[in-house]
Amino acid sequence: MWLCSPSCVVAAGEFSRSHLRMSCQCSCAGSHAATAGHVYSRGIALAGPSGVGKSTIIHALMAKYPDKFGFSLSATTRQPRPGEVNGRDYQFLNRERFQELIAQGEFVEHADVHGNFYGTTKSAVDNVTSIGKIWLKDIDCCGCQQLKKHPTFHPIFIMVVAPDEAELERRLRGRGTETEEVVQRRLRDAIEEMKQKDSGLFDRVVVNGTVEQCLRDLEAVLREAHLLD
Ligand SMILES: Nc1ncnc2c1ncn2[C@@H]1O[C@H](COP(=O)(O)OP(=O)(O)OP(=O)(O)O)[C@@H](O)[C@H]1O
Repeated sequence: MWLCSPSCVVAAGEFSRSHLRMSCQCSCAGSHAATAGHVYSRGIALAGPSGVGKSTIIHALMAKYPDKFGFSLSATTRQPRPGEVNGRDYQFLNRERFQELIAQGEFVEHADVHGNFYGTTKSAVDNVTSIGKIWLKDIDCCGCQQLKKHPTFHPIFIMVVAPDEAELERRLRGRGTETEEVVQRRLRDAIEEMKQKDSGLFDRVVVNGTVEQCLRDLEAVLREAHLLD
């Protein structure tokens, strides 16, 4: 069982020094490693098991603050699903191009998930920060671990969890986009991912009970991290 407290926001440790630096708008010259003059520290990495509602929460946050946050598109080698659009849902790349970009050091994090590559490129983050917005993206635990070690990217790491396992299963099935085999695999993976909840990887854990409550809790976390007024 991995039930969370219904109190919705579970402190997962103090904000790291990098988040304290967030509020300085990078006036702390030198404490961020310089990469072509870019400042990447104002970002939000949202993790959590498949089906927990990461995309739903991201959409809700971006709809409420369209000028504040920008989604950093992931790149992937998996085939587009019906209705998915290149450049809107993902940057769809073939394996050769993806591997080329890995070799060029373009990915800040990437992983091979069940035979498909997924990752975040520097330019996907640039596209958001260059227009003055805070970058935001959903990411798996492995990606968070890589990002955490990155010299210039210092997002706040937030894990989204479901109120309980049965609800997660309901959401995964309710979405109707996965086969039974995939649902079973994602549920097994969810148990593993939940072990990361208290590992120190995450700055905060929020429970997605209702979208409204989760959004309120997320807003509180972002205010505390000076990412929201
Ligand atoms: N608070 C909620 N209450 C009820 N249903 C929800 C809630 N949040 C999301 N859902 C539903 O759960 C399903 C999964 O949500 P979503 O696609 O946002 O999950 P996800 O974490 O982004 O999944 P993945 O990692 O697989 O992309 C969707 O059908 C969505 O409408």
